[in-house]
Amino acid sequence: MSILLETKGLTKEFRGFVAVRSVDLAVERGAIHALIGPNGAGKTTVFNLLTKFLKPTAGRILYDGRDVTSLAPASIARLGVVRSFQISATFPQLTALENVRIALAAKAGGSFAFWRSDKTLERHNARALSLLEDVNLAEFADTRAGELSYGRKRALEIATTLALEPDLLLLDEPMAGMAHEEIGRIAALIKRIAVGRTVLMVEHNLGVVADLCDKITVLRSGEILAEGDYATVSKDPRVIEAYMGTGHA
Ligand SMILES: Nc1ncnc2c1ncn2[C@@H]1O[C@H](COP(=O)(O)OP(=O)(O)OP(=O)(O)O)[C@@H](O)[C@H]1O
Repeated sequence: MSILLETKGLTKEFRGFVAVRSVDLAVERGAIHALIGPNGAGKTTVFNLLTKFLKPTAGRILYDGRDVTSLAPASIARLGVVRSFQISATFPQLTALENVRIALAAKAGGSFAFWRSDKTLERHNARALSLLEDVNLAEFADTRAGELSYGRKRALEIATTLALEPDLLLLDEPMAGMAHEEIGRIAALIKRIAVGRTVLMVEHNLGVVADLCDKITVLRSGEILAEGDYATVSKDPRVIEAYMGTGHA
């Protein structure tokens, strides 16, 4: 497998406080890779650096072999790096289908007035429905987003993210706030949509990524503590210690 995304010595300081320290991350093409760690480990900061919301204090980011360290957020998104929450502002008054159609129309380009027109939106009906099928929401196509259950809202966010055709899909705690049964469902969904793409997800809990991820990077205090598959990482005494008492291992 080749490496799609790589960071070298990635570091972020906030007024002298080092939130991310010299992180070397390598995300393989086609993999589902999790970045996990306890509160304050630096996971969100790494995501913000990758999507260019933050500028690194030091280090480099390579995407598909290209140095993207100084690219703007819009440029990295155009290269196919899409973060779920960036478009997760689904419109609660619109139906699930309408939400996905808007994402498709936005991806296709043109002005806001143009892609809001009925004619443009109808062109996207078939694709929107197929994306809803991908996330098991076809039967809720005509339900308003605001009326969907929490888990289904997250699935809709994923559908609208997929409309942007990401090569690298960044998922920010996709299982957060979910009940146990929903976690299994969303994990199965992530597995299915990961076919033909690369997924990097931030997760708080190690347990929920056990059957899902090919590789896990554990962060603590801004540094990589351990890395490997679930079997390796979950047995690592440093990881057990980092999670001890938090109830999240
Ligand atoms: N803009 C900022 N200014 C100052 N400190 C910050 C800023 N953003 C994050 N930090 C600090 O950096 C550290 C890492 O935060 P970050 O949000 O990346 O951790 P996290 O692993 O995502 O945690 P959580 O699971 O709680 O979301 C924390 O100590 C946080 O207080």
